[in-house]
Amino acid sequence: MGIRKIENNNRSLKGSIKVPGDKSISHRAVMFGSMANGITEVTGFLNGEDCLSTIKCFKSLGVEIEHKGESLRIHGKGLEGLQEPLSPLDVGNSGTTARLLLGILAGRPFHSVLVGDASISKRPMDRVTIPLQKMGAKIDGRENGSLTPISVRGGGLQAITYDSPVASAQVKSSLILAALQAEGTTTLSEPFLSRDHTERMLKSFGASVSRNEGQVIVKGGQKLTGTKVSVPADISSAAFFLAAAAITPGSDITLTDVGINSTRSGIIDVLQEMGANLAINNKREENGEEVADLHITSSELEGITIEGEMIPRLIDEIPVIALLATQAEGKTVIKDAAELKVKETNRIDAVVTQLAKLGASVTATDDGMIIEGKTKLNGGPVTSLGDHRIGMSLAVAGCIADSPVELELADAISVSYPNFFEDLEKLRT
Ligand SMILES: O=C(O)C1=C[C@@H](OP(=O)(O)O)[C@@H](O)[C@H](O)C1
Ligand SMILES: C=C(OP(=O)(O)O)C(=O)O
Repeated sequence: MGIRKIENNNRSLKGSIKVPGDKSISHRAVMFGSMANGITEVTGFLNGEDCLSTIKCFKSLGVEIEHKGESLRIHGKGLEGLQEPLSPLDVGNSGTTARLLLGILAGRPFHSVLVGDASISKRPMDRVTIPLQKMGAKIDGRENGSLTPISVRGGGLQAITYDSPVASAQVKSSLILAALQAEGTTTLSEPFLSRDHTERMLKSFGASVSRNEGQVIVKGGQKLTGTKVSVPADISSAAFFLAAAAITPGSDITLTDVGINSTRSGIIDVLQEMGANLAINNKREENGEEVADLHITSSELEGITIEGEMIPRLIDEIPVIALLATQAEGKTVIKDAAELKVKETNRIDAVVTQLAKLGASVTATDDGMIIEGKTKLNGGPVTSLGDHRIGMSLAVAGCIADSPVELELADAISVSYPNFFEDLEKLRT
């Protein structure tokens, strides 16, 4: 794909689509199905590069996984069925794979090595390796076990009480997966509630994780049993089209079957607070996750402040929210989002440098950014910097820019949304 040109041509977005399956839920379905006893059937699986990395890792651990289109059949043989891998486990670009897998490997009585791409090799793993070491896992890696490649010799874990300094579902999930294999009861807490797909999905695999005033409590020694998982459409992918429709005149679209779990739905709240005409229709529950159809039309937007407990509810949507803010009247302030610095790229720098090239007024702060609107955007060369969410945000900018946006490193988008450009074309009339 390389460079991709996105032209405005006064096209609006119209019609209805279902975006691909949720990335967080797809990863977990493969992992829990591989840890479980019996067959797990997954439908609506996301065929993004990140989730394919997860499948590859579990195949290397000896799990039989049949994969046809968006369906998986996982032949779980329980935790004891996981085998020592013969070569390093490659997580590619996926932080979720790396951190959750470390939690699983910490409990397994064998040696394994985890590697990833250039972006992964810069992302902090000590947020999980430190508490996993406290539980008794033998872990080493670059910089005292904080960077990949990381080696693990697991087993013999003891429960801990751990207060995570970051609101991170990857940290919480990694420790829950280790705690299931530990002796005793583990208690976890985090500064704000992060996405809770792990807690919800474990229930359908027959494990109980309880919550008490913000603490997650996990009893060791629980076994998982294979089940059926239907993956909702990914709200983080839907966000790009919600934003595109909101800022492109004459737009009117529906995105169906979107997962709207309240720990993920910050983008809906933010769009509504900014003044977008966004309706949530046909709300229902499927597989322990809330799902709905989202209808949005082009809207007059106003700047707002986004901070605190809202941040983990929309952390991956901040790049596209920054773009939305360039089209809103007044100032948008994003605070408490220093976590953006340790994603696939430093997303504060990435957003500021790339949107500035298009004529936006965006200033970086220590823990977020300030965007002044409303600005006309121009086209020209920009780059995803190898980060899928930066790439898709810039592609959406191309829908409203005065001249074509030429997006370099556009292929990074396949990490979470391989058919993004096809779906964007389908919606643009
Ligand atoms: O648990 C998950 O599936 C994810 C958690 C978030 O990361 P953190 O846990 O680092 O906040 C998010 O940014 C990532 O895209 C997926
Ligand atoms: C941060 C992301 O993913 P991960 O941490 O799994 O690489 C993302 O998808 O935006």
